[in-house]
Amino acid sequence: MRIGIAGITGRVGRLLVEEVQAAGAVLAGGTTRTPDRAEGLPAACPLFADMSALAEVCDVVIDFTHADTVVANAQALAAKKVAWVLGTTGLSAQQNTAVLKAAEHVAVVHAANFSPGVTLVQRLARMMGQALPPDAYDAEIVEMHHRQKVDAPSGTALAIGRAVALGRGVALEDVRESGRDGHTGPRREGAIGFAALRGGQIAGEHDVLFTSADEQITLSHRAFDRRIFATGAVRAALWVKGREAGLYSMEDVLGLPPL
Ligand SMILES: NC(=O)C1=CN([C@@H]2O[C@H](COP(=O)(O)OP(=O)(O)OC[C@H]3O[C@@H](n4cnc5c(N)ncnc54)[C@H](OP(=O)(O)O)[C@@H]3O)[C@@H](O)[C@H]2O)C=CC1
Ligand SMILES: O=C(O)C1=N[C@H](C(=O)O)C[C@H](O)C1
Repeated sequence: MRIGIAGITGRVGRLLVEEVQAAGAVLAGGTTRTPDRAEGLPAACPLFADMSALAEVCDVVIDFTHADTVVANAQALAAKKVAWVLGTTGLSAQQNTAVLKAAEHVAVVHAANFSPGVTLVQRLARMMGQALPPDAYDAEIVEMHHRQKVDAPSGTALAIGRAVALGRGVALEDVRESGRDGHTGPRREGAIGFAALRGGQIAGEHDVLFTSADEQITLSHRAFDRRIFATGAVRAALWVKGREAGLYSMEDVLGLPPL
């Protein structure tokens, strides 16, 4: 099984190199715009400037890069019929549409967070959204990440928010309150709030709080090391090889029954 890594010089990309090799798969190559940053990568690993060239030598590409690459990567992988494990966050509506279009041609596993723990938190958040009435329980999501992170709120926070919204039978876009500052007025009933903190080298922390007049229930997830994302993504790559075209989630990879 030949796995390629888009964003191979990145924080997650470099861990993916180790995890692909630990899984006994072939490290087929990686993409980089800056080959001079490739120090420390295996000398035998081919480096390519773009996804089309990488796709030629792969069965599956694992992609942890930047939202700006998503449209071109989607088109390249669909054209070459190569499966895609996509971890990049901060996607616009147009970039999400490109992912869906690619999934008409190839198998795509798309997750804002490849850790098994967050996959379960999303499920629990959905169940809590369903069980706790929005006029009584205020849902707020707090996340903290390292100082280099470029998108906010995190993809995971938004995925958890979407799960709560799904449980409540509403669209997140209709109830989202992000980045409160200044004279915001009171909290809207049924709002799902987001707060994003940045600092140090925190790999990823997410809390979902449901607060009523009488009690508070909190779901917490802490990633102690970002390797958890790399091991999850490699697990997804091994799982997705040979699958039919379609959009898959980490729930599918873990084999969780539908809710
Ligand atoms: N789903 C999940 O479980 C997780 C998702 N993520 C997400 O994965 C993505 C990458 O995270 P991380 O590894 O920390 O980021 P890094 O910035 O460390 O790595 C991203 C790599 O992508 C490459 N790249 C290609 N195109 C661009 C571009 N237009 N702008 C910036 N970089 C580009 C860069 O390599 P070069 O310069 O060599 O081309 C860079 O090294 C983020 O969106 C992050 O939120 C992160 C952790 C877990
Ligand atoms: O950029 C990161 O580091 C992370 N990004 C993902 C996100 O935006 O949710 C997942 C994880 O929290 C780490």
